[in-house]
Amino acid sequence: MIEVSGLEKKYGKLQVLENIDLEIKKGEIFGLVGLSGAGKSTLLRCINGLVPYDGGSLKVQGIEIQKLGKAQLRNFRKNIGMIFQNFSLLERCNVYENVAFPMKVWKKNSVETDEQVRKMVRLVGLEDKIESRPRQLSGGQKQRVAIARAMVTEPEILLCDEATSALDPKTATSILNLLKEINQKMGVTIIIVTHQMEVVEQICDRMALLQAGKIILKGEVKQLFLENSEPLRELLGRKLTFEPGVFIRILIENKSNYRKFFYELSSEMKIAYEICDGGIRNFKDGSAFLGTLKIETKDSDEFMRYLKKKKVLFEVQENGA
Ligand SMILES: Nc1ncnc2c1ncn2[C@@H]1O[C@H](COP(=O)(O)OP(=O)(O)OP(=O)(O)O)[C@@H](O)[C@H]1O
Repeated sequence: MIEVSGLEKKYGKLQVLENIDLEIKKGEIFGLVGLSGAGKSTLLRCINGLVPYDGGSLKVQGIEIQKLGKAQLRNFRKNIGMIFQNFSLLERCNVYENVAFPMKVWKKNSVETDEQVRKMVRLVGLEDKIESRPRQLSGGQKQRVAIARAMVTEPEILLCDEATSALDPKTATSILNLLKEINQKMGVTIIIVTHQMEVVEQICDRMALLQAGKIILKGEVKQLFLENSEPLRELLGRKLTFEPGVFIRILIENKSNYRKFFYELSSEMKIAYEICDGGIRNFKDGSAFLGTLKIETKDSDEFMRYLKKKKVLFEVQENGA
């Protein structure tokens, strides 16, 4: 659906994006993660044609964005919805009018507009607020209005720029669940820009980690959490501990299985192990136990054979938890 190769972007002398290669598949939720200034928003703006790029290729549904003329670009944007951290609602308009706004811009007739607006307001659970103005709404409700507005023309792509960063954790989770629901019900491809790994963990299928304009890590979210490589650890603020022993990171899908695993491990294996970190994590497709076990070096081969037998996903950490 979106193919990026060798993408370059400069602001004056500042190289903001460097040799970006990325493929985002239809219907997936993709996370673009990185610290402030990494180039995430710039990449998002290149994708919807708001910012021109200096080199490489960026194709959306096979169309090279840079080659589009003004009118074509306008038409192309019809197919892309966007939501922001600050909601960007029209303060003088009520919920209905805010959601109806894109339908007016695209000159849809009033019957279709009314039908679509009510459908979207229902989907985001704000029927009882349809006449309210933004100042009468909570942050979470405002973001729901913004989502309804972005989706009212039923675009195939939804771009979310730090959409949950201004919300408390509980409200943020409810917005992420709504995005997940919309992704499943409407099949929309979602790209989420965030500096929060917990957002990616809860909702994304795959992710790319940007640092100073370069992609330094990309792949399937669960696999990357399992590998726990240095760039990810750095972003999560985790430090290595240098101790003797082998550190093995394991991922056991489905909450109920992990108790069984530890029960059997204790009864079937006569080896000492230490759980350095671990807990239940909620990934997009369900919960899983993710943690790091420390094993004595002499037992590690036997332990890995055991993990393979039990079909537990694992990765050996270089040294540390
Ligand atoms: N219009 C612009 N003109 C000049 N420099 C810009 C412009 N927009 C962004 N930049 C610079 O490009 C770099 C990347 O910015 P960008 O907003 O893409 O990063 P980001 O990862 O989205 O960061 P944040 O999370 O803080 O928004 C920054 O150094 C920023 O100052």
